[in-house]
Amino acid sequence: MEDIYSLWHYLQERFKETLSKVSYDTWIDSAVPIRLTETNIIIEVPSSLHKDYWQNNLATRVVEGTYEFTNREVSPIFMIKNEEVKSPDKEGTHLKGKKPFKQAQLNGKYTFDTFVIGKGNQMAHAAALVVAEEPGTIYNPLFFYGGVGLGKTHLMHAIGQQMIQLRPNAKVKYVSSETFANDFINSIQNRTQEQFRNEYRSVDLLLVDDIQFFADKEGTQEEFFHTFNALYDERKQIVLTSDRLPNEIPKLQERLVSRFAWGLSVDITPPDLETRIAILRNKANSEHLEIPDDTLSYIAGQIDSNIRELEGALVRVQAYSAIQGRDITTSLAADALKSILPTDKPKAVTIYAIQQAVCKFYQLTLEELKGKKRTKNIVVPRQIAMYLCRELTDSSLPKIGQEFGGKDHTTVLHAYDKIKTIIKKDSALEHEIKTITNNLTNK
Ligand SMILES: Nc1ncnc2c1ncn2[C@@H]1O[C@H](COP(=O)(O)OP(=O)(O)OP(=O)(O)O)[C@@H](O)[C@H]1O
Repeated sequence: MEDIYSLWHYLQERFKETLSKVSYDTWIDSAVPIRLTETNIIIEVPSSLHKDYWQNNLATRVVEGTYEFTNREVSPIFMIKNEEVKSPDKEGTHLKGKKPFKQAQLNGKYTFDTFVIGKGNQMAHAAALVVAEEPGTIYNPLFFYGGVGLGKTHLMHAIGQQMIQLRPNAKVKYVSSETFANDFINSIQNRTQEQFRNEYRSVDLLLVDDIQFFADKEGTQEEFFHTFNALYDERKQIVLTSDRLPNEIPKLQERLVSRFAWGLSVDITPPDLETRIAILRNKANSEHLEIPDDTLSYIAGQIDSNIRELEGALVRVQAYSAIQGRDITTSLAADALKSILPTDKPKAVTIYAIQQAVCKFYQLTLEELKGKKRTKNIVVPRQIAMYLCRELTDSSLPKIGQEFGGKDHTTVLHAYDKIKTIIKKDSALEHEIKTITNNLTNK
């Protein structure tokens, strides 16, 4: 069979003749040939956007070019690049005769080198570095909390990779809280609990992402409590992330909340404009994109709360420029982002949306929220929901009352006044309400 690299070289030359430089750099340079079989050529591309483009615009030329080169008809398969790289540690894969649990999956792109430091994440970055260099001693556990897409996962992976670099034999495990829960449940079903425990309790660094999803999972919390203790007693490092502080996670056992507070909790807040520009510049450089400074500032000025979306905007601008065959300028960026940027009109928030958001945050059902039960864990969220309805919608007090299971308007007014008074003194509650409001208005 022909050598795929010679074929790829042939295809590249063919594309060079027909595509503009920016198109070539965007689509062809980022693709990697993986395998040539009797019937297929497998090509790896970096994102779903690239895959669509290849399928719609370039696939036929791959078929033609391959035919010219090999005299065979093959159909192309485009695979999205799996960004995850395995940690060098392989110990767990040799457990005798037993199916191993998933090993540390660290994203090679999420390192300290690629992390831009700014006001909102300075402290988190510093703590992460300390933990990578001095695991298990100073800040244990290290707990990152903050909004969506602000770099918590990135820092976790960076810690893992830095630790492996400093101590190549270190055993690092990164999991989402859902993976932990699933591994645990599977271990019960398959009667492999001992293996599960060995796997989780023998690591030097355990990274668990998004532990707010432990809420409501009693059994998993129980198991995690023991995992935590075993690691902590052995002075192994534990790093956790969540979208909020441990004591704000509903139904998280008190003993876990108190253990999480043993170490250091650091929040990550949205980046300021300078940091956002620096993140974009870094990203543009690593993708070898030429983008004028004023265009980077323009993009960074449009998206201010979520770095994942900021990166998405850059990919969009890049693709738009390639499709249009135009250089990246501010006006091109404005065209490219038109459809994803919020319009000036504020998004209408409805009573129903508020009820949903409050239920989600406090892990209640809609029936409980709208019902008559007067236990504290329901009454306060109910009053918060009523407060938010008054603050964020134009609805009248009777209308709000009606939407809460037919309550009187004086009940709504009482709830509103009560919450308004409490938040002046109770900053934790104020923070919770802010988080719910952000969830409602940012998405
Ligand atoms: N300071 C930074 N420098 C460079 N890139 C960053 C930075 N912060 C975040 N990013 C990038 O933004 C994207 C989102 O970050 P990440 O996935 O770590 O967010 P997160 O806080 O874990 O979000 P979630 O709550 O959704 O899990 C990633 O691609 C990450 O590399």
